[in-house]
Amino acid sequence: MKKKVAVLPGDGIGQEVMNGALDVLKAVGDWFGHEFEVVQGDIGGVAIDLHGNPLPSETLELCKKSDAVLLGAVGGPKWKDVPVHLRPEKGLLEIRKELGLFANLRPVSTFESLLSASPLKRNVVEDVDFVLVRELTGGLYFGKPSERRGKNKEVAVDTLQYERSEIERVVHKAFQLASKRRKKLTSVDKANVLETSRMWREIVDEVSGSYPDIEVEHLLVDVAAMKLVYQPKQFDVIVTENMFGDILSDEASMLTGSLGMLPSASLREDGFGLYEPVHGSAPDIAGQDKANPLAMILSVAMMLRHSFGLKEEAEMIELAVQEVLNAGYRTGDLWNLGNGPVVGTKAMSQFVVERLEADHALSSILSAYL
Ligand SMILES: NC(=O)c1ccc[n+]([C@@H]2O[C@H](COP(=O)([O-])OP(=O)(O)OC[C@H]3O[C@@H](n4cnc5c(N)ncnc54)[C@H](O)[C@@H]3O)[C@@H](O)[C@H]2O)c1
Ligand SMILES: CC(C)[C@H](C(=O)O)[C@@H](O)C(=O)O
Ligand SMILES: [Mg+2]
Repeated sequence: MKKKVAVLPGDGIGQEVMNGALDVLKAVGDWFGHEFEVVQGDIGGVAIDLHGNPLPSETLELCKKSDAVLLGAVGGPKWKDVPVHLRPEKGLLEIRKELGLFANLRPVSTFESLLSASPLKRNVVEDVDFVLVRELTGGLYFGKPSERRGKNKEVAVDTLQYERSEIERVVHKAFQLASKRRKKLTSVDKANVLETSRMWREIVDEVSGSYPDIEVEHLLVDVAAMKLVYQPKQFDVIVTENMFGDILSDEASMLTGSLGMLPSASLREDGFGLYEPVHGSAPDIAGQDKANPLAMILSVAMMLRHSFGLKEEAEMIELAVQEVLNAGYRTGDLWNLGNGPVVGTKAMSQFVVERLEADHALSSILSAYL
């Protein structure tokens, strides 16, 4: 298979975690005979510095001409005083919108060997396995007007708006996903207060008519936040609007032990996708070889599965990550209760590549004898 991948490392730890992910992609490509052409582009703060724009047109064109996009992270204190419409984060919002990536899948599965890294009790976090589907191109992030008003600009306005079609398409996506899983959908809203949430809830009920075998549950976002840490095992697929999904996914990351463990896929109908970790540019540890690269590496696995249909290759990466964790290796974010050595970003990525190599060699030997 031959594919072109646009690679946008971005800011802070973005470049560091991307390096490891690209090593993993290359290793998988070499062993399975795929040619992944990697073309780098600028986004976020680095693009502001180089082009005066957080999403230069060259970057967007590169993504449009590619088969998938890998993105590290954007933002950092260096750009804190840049006007809001030119901030690094604006480049991220724009690329999602321009590419039409309305469905953001954030899988949350706990790893047996990391259960003690979670601040929650073992019996709460073991066997947790759900996908949070976050609406990604609408809602408060994109509502107009969004502005400061008044003579002294002491009134600020952000608008929360959703169109029926925007809700329908992401809700369908979530039902389809639930159909392939444990057949339970939890829709999260704030229908006791917000008009957009009332419409969201109505649409979920309507769409559920097309998926009679899926159990549907509605939760208000405040109680959903509580249940995520109290009984996370009850969830299979969660669907929610943009802002709620942003907040709940960072909360959910701690079930796994770290924000550095959660990958994500931002998809549109035709299978095109942008893959990025849930975490940000982590300015507090940037440039120190301390970042956990596993969320970025697991995002590569999501790309292989969702955009390229390479299920076996994706599973090999996920298995290698699990084996490295089973062997006791931990980056600093996961070390709180670990008993193995603390390793840096580069070493952790290299361990995954080595595990992949060993697993590949073993499966080649086995297939020669079977
Ligand atoms: N997708 C993105 O590009 C994205 C996502 C979230 C935040 N951001 C941006 O990142 C910047 C920093 O935001 P923040 O500090 O609030 O959130 P953050 O996610 O960057 O970091 C939060 C905390 O988690 C830790 N952390 C995050 N990822 C880690 C990893 N891979 N390994 C180890 N530790 C990790 C950080 O060290 C920090 O203590 C902001 O400009 C924000 O807007 C970007
Ligand atoms: C950086 C920010 C705009 C972004 C978001 O809120 O979507 C991030 O927090 C995320 O979760 O991808
Ligand atoms: Mg976020």
